[in-house]
Amino acid sequence: MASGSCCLVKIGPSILNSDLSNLASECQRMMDAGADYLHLDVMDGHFVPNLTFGHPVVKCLRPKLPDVFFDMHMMVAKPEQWIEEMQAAGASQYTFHYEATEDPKTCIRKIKEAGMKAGIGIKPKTPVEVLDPFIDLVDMVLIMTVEPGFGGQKFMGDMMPKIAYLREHFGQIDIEVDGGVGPATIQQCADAGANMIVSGSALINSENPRETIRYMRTVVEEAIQRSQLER
Ligand SMILES: O=C(CO)[C@H](O)[C@H](O)COP(=O)(O)O
Ligand SMILES: [Fe+2]
Repeated sequence: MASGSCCLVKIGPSILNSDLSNLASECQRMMDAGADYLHLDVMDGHFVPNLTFGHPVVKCLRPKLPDVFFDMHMMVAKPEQWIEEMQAAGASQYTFHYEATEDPKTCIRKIKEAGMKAGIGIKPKTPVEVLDPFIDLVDMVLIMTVEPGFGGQKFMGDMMPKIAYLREHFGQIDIEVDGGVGPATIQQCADAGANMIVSGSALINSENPRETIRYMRTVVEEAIQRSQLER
C-alpha cells in the first residue's frame, strides 16, 4: 500500500446479484457473515443501462436492518434529485458519480445538509485527478473497477494506479473499490491502498461468505500494516 494510510478496513457486500426476492434475508446473511456495511446499488436506466431499485425499497429494508450502515451507490443521472428521499428512507451515505452532475460541490453540500455522509465516485474512463477539488469535502471516494451497470464483470486491474494516487496524495481518506472484487483480486486492491471493499458476486456466490470476508479483511489489514512499517 502506498504511504500515508492508517484507515480502517471495511467490507461492504453488494447485494446486486443476490436473490432480490429475499433482499432483507440476503442482507442479513451478509451481516451475519461479518460484513461491516452494505453497498446498495441504485440504477436508473439513464446513467447506466440497467435498472435496480430506489428509495421505496430502502425504506422497507431499513426497519429490518436498523443498525446497518447503508452506502447508497447512486448510479443515476441528476443525483441531486434523490437526496431527500434517500435520507428519509434511511440511507447512511449517498455516493454519487462525478460524471452524473454539473455541480458536484452543491450535490455534496445537499447530502451533508440532509445529514448523510457523502461519497463521490468515478467510472473507469474518468481520470482520477478530477476528484482533487472534492476530496476535502467528502467522506469517501469510490474507484470503479468495472463499467457501472452490472454485477459479475471482470475486475479492471489497470484502475489500481488511481487508488494509489489517492492514497499517496490524500492520506487517510476512505477509498472504496467496487467491481469484480473478490479473493482473486483483493491483493491488488489492498496493495494499491483501498480500505473500503465492495464485493458482490464473489461474496453472494461464496460457499462460505464468512471465510471470504475474513480472508479479504486479513489481506487489506496486512497491506495497511506493511505500509505503516514502510513509513
Ligand atoms: O456498482 C456495481 C456495478 O455497477 C456493483 O457494486 C459491483 O459490480 C459489485 O458486483 P461485483 O462484485 O459482482 O462486480
Ligand atoms: Fe456498486
